[in-house]
Amino acid sequence: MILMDDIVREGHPTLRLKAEEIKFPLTAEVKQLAEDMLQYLINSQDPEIAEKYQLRSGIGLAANQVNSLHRMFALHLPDENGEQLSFVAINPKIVSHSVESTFLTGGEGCLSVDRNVPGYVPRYARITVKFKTVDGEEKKMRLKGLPAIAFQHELDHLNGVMFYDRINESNPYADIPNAIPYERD
Ligand SMILES: CC(C)(C)[C@H](NC(=O)Nc1cc(F)cc(F)c1)C(=O)N(CC(=O)NO)CC1CCCC1
Ligand SMILES: [Zn+2]
Repeated sequence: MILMDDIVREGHPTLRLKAEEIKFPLTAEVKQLAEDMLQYLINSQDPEIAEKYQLRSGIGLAANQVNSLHRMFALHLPDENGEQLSFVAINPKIVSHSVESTFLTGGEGCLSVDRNVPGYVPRYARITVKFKTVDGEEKKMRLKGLPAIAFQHELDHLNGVMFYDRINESNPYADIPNAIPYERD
């Protein structure tokens, strides 16, 4: 089971490295890690388990954050229709994106960052993505809203990019051109 101690924090070198493509068929170890990453998110969103193990509730987790350079991340969050998105994306790619941008009006955080970093993080508003599932199936999805933002946040981790790398240094709340703000509830 992944616990908070397994999640590396900013300053750890692995957060700044590029994760490597995963070959299929998956080894038992990679399959287990993928499942453990998704299970962390599920556990962290269960009040009893989160309390018992002092887990920070998360909606996404990338392999770099558990000190692994396998190119995969887990997402577990509701989309705007209340549909539960819950999957591990292996070798994920953004194949196309909207011209419009979006950003979380409250800014972003990160399970690997134990401080508040204020400012808008520009993201594509809508993306078409491709990835493999743990069963080796090719998936193609169109995402918008929080799922789109989360997918981009996690994909950044696989490229050694942290959310604050994208905040305007001189003015963290500078207007983002062509952007539709995303108000979290
Ligand atoms: C770091 C933390 C604040 C815990 C963040 N959760 C989060 O943003 N939850 C959320 C946001 C909403 F807009 C509406 C809502 F219902 C719940 C998160 O899990 N991550 C995952 C992470 O650190 N992955 O590496 C950071 C988020 C920033 C943008 C999307 C993922
Ligand atoms: Zn993060």
